[in-house]
This record gives sequence, C-alpha cells and structure tokens, in this order.
Amino acid sequence: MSKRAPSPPPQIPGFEHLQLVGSGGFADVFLYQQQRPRRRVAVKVLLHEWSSPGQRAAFEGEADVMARLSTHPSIVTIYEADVAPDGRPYLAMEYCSRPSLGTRYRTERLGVAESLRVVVQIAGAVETAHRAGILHRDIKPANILGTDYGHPVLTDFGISSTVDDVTRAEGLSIPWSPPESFEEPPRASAATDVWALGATLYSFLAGRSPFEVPGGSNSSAELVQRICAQPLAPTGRSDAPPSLEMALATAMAKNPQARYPSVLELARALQHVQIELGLAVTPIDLLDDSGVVQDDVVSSGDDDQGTRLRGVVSIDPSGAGGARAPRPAQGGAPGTPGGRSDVADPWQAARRPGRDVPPTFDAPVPVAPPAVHDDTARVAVVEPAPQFASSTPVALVSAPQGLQVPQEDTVLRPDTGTSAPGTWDPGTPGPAGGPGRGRVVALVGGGVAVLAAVVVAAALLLGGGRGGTPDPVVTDADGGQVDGGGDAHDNLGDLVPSVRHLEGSAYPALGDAVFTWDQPADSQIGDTYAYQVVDPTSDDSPWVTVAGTNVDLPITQDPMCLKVVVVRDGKFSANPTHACATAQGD
Ligand SMILES: Nc1ncnc2c1ncn2[C@@H]1O[C@H](COP(=O)(O)OP(=O)(O)OP(=O)(O)O)[C@@H](O)[C@H]1O
Repeated sequence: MSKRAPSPPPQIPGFEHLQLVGSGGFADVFLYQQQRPRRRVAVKVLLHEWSSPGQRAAFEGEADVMARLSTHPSIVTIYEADVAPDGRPYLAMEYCSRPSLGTRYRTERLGVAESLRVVVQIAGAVETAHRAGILHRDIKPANILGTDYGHPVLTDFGISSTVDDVTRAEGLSIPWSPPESFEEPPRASAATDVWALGATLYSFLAGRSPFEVPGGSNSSAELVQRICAQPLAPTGRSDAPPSLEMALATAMAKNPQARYPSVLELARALQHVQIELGLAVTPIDLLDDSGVVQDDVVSSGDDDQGTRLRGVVSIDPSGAGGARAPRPAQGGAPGTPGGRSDVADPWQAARRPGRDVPPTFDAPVPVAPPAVHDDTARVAVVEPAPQFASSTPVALVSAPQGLQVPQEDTVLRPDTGTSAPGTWDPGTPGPAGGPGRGRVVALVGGGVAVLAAVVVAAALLLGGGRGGTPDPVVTDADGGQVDGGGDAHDNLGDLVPSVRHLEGSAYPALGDAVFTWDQPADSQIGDTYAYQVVDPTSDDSPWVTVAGTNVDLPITQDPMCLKVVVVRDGKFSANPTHACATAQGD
C-alpha cells in the first residue's frame, strides 16, 4: 500500500465528494456523489505530478480506449473523463463496493470453483483487450474489483500509461510480473498478461503470490530472483487437481514461448479443469466471431502516438479470429514473443488441439466434484451465473505469523534511462531506449539466462481444455430444440460441434425420463457425449459421459432438463445442447 498521504479531493462540478476510497502509486480514488444522474461514482484522480498538458492529452486518449473496453462485462465501466478545476485529470467510473480480490485472497480461503470462475471471466476481458491491441500489463488481484452485484471487473488498464513520460510511467507489480519484465530492456507481449493472470489465479488458490515465501524474506530483489530462476511450486491445495497445477505451470512458464499462446488458451484450459471437477463452465465473454472488438483502436504503426504509453501497445488484432494460433507480433526478433514461430515452437506444437493429453473424458462414469469443495460462493444461478463475491460467510483465515508480504503496489522502475514516448510493439523490446531496470535488473543478473530451461516440461504434459462458450442451444416451451443443435459457430476458433435433435420424454408414472439425440453432422470415430442434469439450484451438477446417444434417467427435477455436449479429443461442444423432457401420458 502506498505510504504517502492522499491528495486533497478536487472540486468537480456536478459531483459531491464523499470520502477517500484508496490511494495508489499514481492516483487517489475518491467516492463522489454524481448529481445527474444521481449515483455514487468512484473518481480516480491523477496526482499533480502526473498532470502536465501532454499527460492530460494522453489521459484522454487512454480514457477513450478504456471507455470502449469497459462495455465488456468484466471490465470496470467508465462514465467520464475530464480535468478537474485544479488541473488534475480524473476518471469517473463505476463504484465497486465489494472488496477487491487483492483484499479477499489475503483474508479468505477462496474456493477452487470461485477462483476458476473469476479468472475465466477476467480472461475474457483481457483477451478482448488484446484483440483491441491493448496489453494490460498490471493484472493482479488488487486490480480485480467487485461490483455491487458481485461480478469481478478488471480495472487499471494502464492508467499509468496515460503519462507521457515512458520512463516514469513504466510500472510493474513485481509479484505478478514475468521474468521478461525484468530484462534489460524489458519485453512485453500477450505472454506477459498470460503470466500475470496465471499468477493471479495462483494467488487466489495459495493465499499468497507465487514466489512469496510464507514467513520468509520477500523483498523485491528476492522476489525478482525467484521469479527468474526458481521453479514454480505447486499451490499446495489438496483440492486443486493436477490439471490445474499444470495450467498454472504453463501460464507461468519462464520462457514466454512456453506459455499458453493467448489468454484465451489459458481460459480454455481452466474451463477444462471446471469440466473435470464437475463445475459449471464459465463462459469466456468475447465480442464477435472476428475477434475484432474495435476497428479503430491502436493498430500497428502507431509509433507516432506519443501520448499512448506503455499500457496501449500494438498487437495484431487480425490474429484474433484464429484465436488458438499464437499471435504473430510485428517485428519481433527471433526468440522474442513477437518473433516466435508457430512451427519452430515445440511447446506450442505440444499444445495444439488434438495433441492434448490426457483427455478429460475417458469413461462413462460420473465426474465427481472435488473431494474438498470449499467454494462457499454458491448462489442460486441461472445458466450460467458467474458470481464472484461470496453471498455467504466464508472462513476467515489470518495471515501466517511473521509473514512478510511483498510490495504489491505497482512500482515505478528505478532508473533514469532516456526514452521516447510512444507505443511499443510487444514483439520488440521495450520502449525506445527503454527505461533502465536499474537495481532491479542488476539483481536479476544472469538469472534470466536460465529461463528457457525451467518449467517447460509442463507444456508437454498439458491437457489444457479447448472448450468453447457453453451457451445453451435454446429450446421451445415443449422442450423441442429451436436452434436445431447444428454445428456450433462461436467466437472461439475451431469448435467441437453440438449434438442434434436432443429430445426428452418424461414418464412420471415410471419415474424416469428418456433423452435421445443424434450425432453431430460431422461425427468422428471416438466421439463420446457428456450430459448434465440441469439443476436450477446448483451450478455444479456433475457431467456424466456416455458412449451412446440416449440416456434413461430417474426423474429428479420437474421438468427434467438436460444439457448434452460432444466430447472429442478432450474438447467439448462450444454450445451445449439443452432440452427439457416432455411429460408423457402414461
Ligand atoms: N472503481 C472503483 N471502485 C471502488 N474502489 C476502487 C475503484 N477503483 C479503484 N479503487 C480502489 O482505490 C484504491 C486505489 O486504486 P488505484 O487503482 O489508484 O491504486 P492501486 O491499484 O491500489 O495501486 P497501483 O495502481 O499503484 O498498483 C484501491 O484500493 C482500489 O481497490
């Protein structure tokens, strides 16, 4: 936490100051009452020292990007951006009344189910940003806020990048930063966010950041050294399956090329874990089939946009449609994320669909929930119901005695290297002349050299999921399928198609219901199916795999409704087919 005193709240016409919410490295956040419309808003005010005319111009550009992204359900909503009468730029945004994940993961034992759900939701936000050409670069628990409705929302999209001095704007939060952030010059790409999101999930599960030693010394220098040179330890959660530990190890591979090639791929792997655990599969919210969120956001060649700094970088949105493929960045040198080759990277090859092992479904048996299922964030759900904050009490656990919590704030890089303002291509080293890493880098020393050798075996063992968004196929009132359950097409790349013609007949007198369905149009040898009885009071009914195309079930609900997916090579239909059984007379 910042040790400085908060700045005075500015007088803002149309807003009435209520109280301080918190202080960060670059800004203070205040709660204001907006007059028209009347609502509470969080106002983030840049400190005076960051408020030069150029910085204000940068701020406006950044606010525009933020506002566009903020239509995403997992990105904080921006209401307006302006300059207060005292000269400080401010952003008025949705006030998130729930505690941030940064607070929660230190004080609660977050369940596996909730942790997965939150991270998959946030992954949709990050992937959306990537497709718009924006890297977040400061993903961490504290930057995931909780809305009034308990939804997790990502914030802090490069607020520090609104400053037109790259050297000063350059920031990072060490516990969640990947090794390449500490190189000289630093490198940033989508892989940076993949690591940070993985590190965030790890933090939720472990109750500490990944390279923090409980009770030990956790200085920034020691953290950097461990991040760069030490293998990632398992979370230690008995309820985290090996596939989840493997997903974390892959997301946080030292070598950026050994990580998931996109945040979307990480999210899919986590969906796969959800399936394995019998949990509801959290949708990945993306905008459209093309993957292009905005057509006029930063694109390659924006080097002259000097006011857009580190948070707004050009990546190739055109790669988004084929989201499984690694995103080629422009001009990246061989061996850098931008220069990585789809062919030359054995780790990416190992992750390709069809080569993932092991498949999740291999026998027609119920997939049991985890033995220790401590997710208390159960709420009545409508399909699907991503919730983030617990509506029921959770066990509070105190921080271990003697724990030295590392510096979690976004910190400026401690150097005075010259630099030119502007965007930078994530496929190339950092901003021109790059801000030096000073002491941080010096501490890293040769540690980075060992990166490629560490942890990469994880990729070979990866069984990451490749499932899609489980929007159910709509059924009519009689339980008949409206959509027809044909081949699915969504925004997640190539997909396993859906079953067709799912129909159910309930026989109350006999106490059972029979569901039948047809194979997908392009059925393949080895296809199996999984079904889930829809329970309106729970989101974690088990998925059960079957080889055939019908199932006879005892009636446990009225009506009896079923979701069915095709299971192919460990992947599953992007769109589960959904139908309710029609009651028969006899
Ligand atoms: N929209 C919001 N609603 C409620 N609280 C918010 C909102 N935005 C930020 N905050 C809170 O205000 C405080 C300051 O946020 P800010 O983003 O400036 O800094 P930070 O993320 O804590 O630090 P840094 O960005 O320097 O790492 C944090 O406690 C954060 O949770």
